[in-house]
Amino acid sequence: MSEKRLVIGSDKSGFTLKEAVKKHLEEKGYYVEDVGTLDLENWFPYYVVAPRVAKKIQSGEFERGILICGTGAGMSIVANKFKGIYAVAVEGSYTGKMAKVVNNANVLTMGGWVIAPEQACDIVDKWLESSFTEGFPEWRREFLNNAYKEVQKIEEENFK
Ligand SMILES: O=C(CO)[C@H](O)[C@H](O)COP(=O)(O)O
Repeated sequence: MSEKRLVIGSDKSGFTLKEAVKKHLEEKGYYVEDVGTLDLENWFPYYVVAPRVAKKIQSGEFERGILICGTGAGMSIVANKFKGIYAVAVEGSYTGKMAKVVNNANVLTMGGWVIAPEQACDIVDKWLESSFTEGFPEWRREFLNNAYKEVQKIEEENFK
């Protein structure tokens, strides 16, 4: 990854896991901007937090973001409503890596009800350490680059 900075957010069900992931990343030297929930007394639902992260990526302020709710699903659904956001809900390290290598995901979502902190930190590490198309032969790299462009065309048609 080119920059050691990212934006993170959670609702109340993702709060504890978000805190663990944030601490892990800060210990690794990342600048992590937290757009909430910042404390459990003043929580925000997933449909409020996901747009905050999506907009910070759309604006170019951050290249990547992490969103954590109870299951990872609601955050993914809402983030993917924003043009240029490719959010994948992930529960394992292999899928975390492949979300970047295959799909060029710029947002990773996870579930605080689903994943233990140690596993979540490993998922995040694998995703951050990976790059789009890495490790594949040329024919598949070409396929994936083309697939990404095709997805962008679908966005152009459907995001008015
Ligand atoms: O998993 C979720 C959305 O996909 C939410 O975390 C779940 O609906 C619970 O919401 P809250 O934390 O606000 O009680």
